[in-house]
Amino acid sequence: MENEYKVVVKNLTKKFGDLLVLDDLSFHVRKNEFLCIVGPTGCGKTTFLNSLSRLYDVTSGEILINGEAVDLKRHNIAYIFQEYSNMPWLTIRQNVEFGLRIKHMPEDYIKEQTEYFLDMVGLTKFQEYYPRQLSASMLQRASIARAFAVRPEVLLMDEPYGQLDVELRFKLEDELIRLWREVGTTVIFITHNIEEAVYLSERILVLTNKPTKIKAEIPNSLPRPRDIAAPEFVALRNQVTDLIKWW
Ligand SMILES: Nc1ncnc2c1ncn2[C@@H]1O[C@H](COP(=O)(O)OP(=O)(O)OP(=O)(O)O)[C@@H](O)[C@H]1O
Repeated sequence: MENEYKVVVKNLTKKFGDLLVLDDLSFHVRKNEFLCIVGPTGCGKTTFLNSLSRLYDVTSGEILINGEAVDLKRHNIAYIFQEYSNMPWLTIRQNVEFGLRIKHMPEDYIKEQTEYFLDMVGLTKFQEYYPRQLSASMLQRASIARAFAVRPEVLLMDEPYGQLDVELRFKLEDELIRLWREVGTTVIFITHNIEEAVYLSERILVLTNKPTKIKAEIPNSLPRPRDIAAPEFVALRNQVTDLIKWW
């Protein structure tokens, strides 16, 4: 039954002029699932997220949420980009409050949610700072607090940790998993980093080069917390790497 799925992608095709980027993709994402999408540079990962969030019109096919065409007024979708998506003229607290204010939530609720998520990402002490005063990892934490504060039903993440060094990345990934489990949201996470996909996901979708199709769907039931040195982890990482080999 389609309604058991949070997101259903049916025969999705996207062209830019004559350039065929997404070629008849069909897949689904279960409610509260953490799906990672990996694929070669330029295969259309960002184009897919932009289609899902309605930034782009699709050429043909459909993207459904709860069995209905995506509608940003009805569906609660949050998006975290690679570039820090904080507004520089607002303080960190005001950035976290932003989505709740747009949704006209009551003041008490805004305050309570903002305090909760600032605390969850360890930014309570920095809430009156402006984005330019914080480090890259703190800014990405603020973006995550802002996204989760609206308790999104679908969270789209486009290489959010691509610019961070390994140690910070692991910390933020652990934080993300904690929030994902706590809030209960469906996450679609795009990355070039296969280790990151194996560390985070419950399933990995591997895409081909353009025109892009799905090369493989790999379930990932490794126990959490995951150990990147465990033989099962390394075996899965190697399996995905062999499927891609885009270098
Ligand atoms: N607005 C646009 N107009 C024309 N072509 C576009 C547009 N957006 C993307 N493309 C093209 O579509 C293809 C897919 O781009 P996209 O950015 O979605 O790939 P990606 O998989 O996210 O890339 P990367 O791995 O580098 O982040 C590329 O060839 C790109 O040049």
